[in-house]
Amino acid sequence: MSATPPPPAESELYDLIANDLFEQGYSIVPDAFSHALTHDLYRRVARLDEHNDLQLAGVGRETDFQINTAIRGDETRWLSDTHKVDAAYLQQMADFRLAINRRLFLGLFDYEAHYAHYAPSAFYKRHMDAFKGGDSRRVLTTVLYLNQDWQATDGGQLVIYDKDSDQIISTVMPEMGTLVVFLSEDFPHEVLACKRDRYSIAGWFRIQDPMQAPAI
Ligand SMILES: O=C(O)CCC(=O)C(=O)O
Ligand SMILES: [Fe+2]
Repeated sequence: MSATPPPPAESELYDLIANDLFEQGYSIVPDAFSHALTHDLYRRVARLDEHNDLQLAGVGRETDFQINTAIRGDETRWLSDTHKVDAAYLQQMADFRLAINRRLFLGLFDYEAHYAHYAPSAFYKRHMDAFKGGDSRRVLTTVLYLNQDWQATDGGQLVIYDKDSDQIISTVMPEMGTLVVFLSEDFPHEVLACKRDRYSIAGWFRIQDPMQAPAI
C-alpha cells in the first residue's frame, strides 16, 4: 500500500491550475497525473539515457542555435507520437490544452515537449522561455519531474523569479510527478546544478503562427 493520495480528478486538476494561472501566472502541482503514466515516462527517459539517445541541448533558435554548456548542460530528445509512451503523454497534454483553453481563453494551439536529462553538475542558467514580440510562439511552459525521492542536498531545484522585483517566487524540488506550469514570457527561471541524474519533460503550449493562420 502506498501512502501517497491518488491524483486529483482531472477537472479538479484543471480548475486548480487555471485558477493559479489566473491569479498568479504559475502553478505547482504534486502528483499531477496518474502514477502509471508518470512511471512509464520515467522508464522511457531512463532507457533513452542508458542508450545514449539524448543529445546535448542548444540555445537560440534555428540560425542562432549553438551548444553552450556555460548556459545549459541538459541533454534532450523531442517526444514523438510514434512512440506509445510519448503518445500517451502528448494525449494527456492535448486534454490539458483544451481544458485550459475552455477556462482561460489563452488560444493555445499546439504543444511541443522534450525529455531532459541533467547529469551530475549540469545546470541551466537563468533565462526566459519566450519574449514579448519574439518568434517562438510559446505561451505556457510546463515541466513534469521524473525523480523519485529527491532531497534538497541533491540540488537541481527550479528557481522561479519575479520579472519586475527579481525576488525568488518559488524554489521547486524536481520530485517525481510534480508539474510546474507558468506563463512563458513572465517568469525568469533557472535550474541549479544537480548532484544526481535529474529527469524531466519540459514542454511549451504555443499559439498559432500568424503566417499559417487562415485568412478571415
Ligand atoms: O527542468 C526544469 O526545471 C526547467 C527547464 C527549463 O527551464 C527549460 O528547459 O527551458
Ligand atoms: Fe526554461
